[in-house]
Amino acid sequence: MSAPLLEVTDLKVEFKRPGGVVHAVNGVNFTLEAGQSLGIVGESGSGKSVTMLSLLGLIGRTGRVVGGSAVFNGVDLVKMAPRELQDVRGRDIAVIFQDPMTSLNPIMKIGAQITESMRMRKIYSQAEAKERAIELLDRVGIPQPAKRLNDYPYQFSGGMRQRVMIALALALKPKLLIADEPTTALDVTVQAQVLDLLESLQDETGMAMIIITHDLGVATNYCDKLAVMYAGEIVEMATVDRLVEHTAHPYALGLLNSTMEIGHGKTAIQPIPGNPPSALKVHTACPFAPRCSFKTSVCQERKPELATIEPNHLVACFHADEVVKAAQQGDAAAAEVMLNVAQPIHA
Ligand SMILES: Nc1ncnc2c1ncn2[C@@H]1O[C@H](COP(=O)(O)OP(=O)(O)OP(=O)(O)O)[C@@H](O)[C@H]1O
Repeated sequence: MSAPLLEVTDLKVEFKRPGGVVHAVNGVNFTLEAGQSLGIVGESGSGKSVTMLSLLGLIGRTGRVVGGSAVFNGVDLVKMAPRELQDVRGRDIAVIFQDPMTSLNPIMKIGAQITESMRMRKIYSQAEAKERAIELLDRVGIPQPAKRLNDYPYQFSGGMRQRVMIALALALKPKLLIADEPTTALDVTVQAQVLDLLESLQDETGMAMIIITHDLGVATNYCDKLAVMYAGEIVEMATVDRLVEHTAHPYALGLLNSTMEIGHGKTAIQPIPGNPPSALKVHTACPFAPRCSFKTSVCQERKPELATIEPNHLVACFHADEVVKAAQQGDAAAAEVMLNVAQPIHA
């Protein structure tokens, strides 16, 4: 079997803050194959963005990767010098953010922004770069692309700006596209259009994709594989179908049940009680235990490791079997409720 495109092993990231050390990422492991799409989901502060940004050297001066590796295409990104990493960024790995203005220069015409990245790397002549910029804008659904090359970012609507950012990200044909909450700021219809676009671009180019999102619905619709993060760790990881049908971590189950369309055994949204722990805390027990209805004494004594329960299905929970059963019973109960609701009422 060939090596994965990206293999992240025991990645740990910290930030120094006046109040102490923020343990943002606490030993994350995952692999991504070429052409695969991985959804990273979890509540705010669970470490989704920092995991990805740390791979690209984008965590600022107070952040530090304190352990682990991230081998991309055979090279460890964590060990790379900032200059080399800058080269990988954009060429092999592209990132798009929630707010296109973090990537787009507000005072530069978008044509110049797209062609600049291509010309800086001397892949294309000026004429070829312009041709490709038009082609890219056309592909991402910008009407009259040749004309719009001369416009500034503010002259586009939010959804259109996001499309421009996607064109910019794709300019150098990356092997991996990281999309950090790519559609959170957009209204629902535009969200679906942008996500559909990303999906078809992925099919066409064969690039791998990581979608960071707090929206499990987005991740299940657009990804092959899901990683659920809690308190800086992956607590469950599997293919989308497997994770939805055999949910084995209580937090993942809670996330599913708080999502109207896909939750197990419910007829209304069930929010997860409580709040995530402070990132200043070092966990020696299960970090989810205070919010967990499956917890027993072992959960408060030791921290469960992320372990394989089936090929390609990993879970960090002492009670994974019970969770799977409870989720499936929930499905059965919900199906019964739905059946009863559907019965004709006889006079
Ligand atoms: N520059 C920083 N300085 C200090 N702490 C930080 C910094 N950036 C992130 N953190 C902390 O690291 C932890 C993980 O943050 P991260 O942004 O990865 O979470 P997230 O899951 O992506 O959440 P969100 O969806 O809100 O972006 C949080 O506790 C956050 O406060």
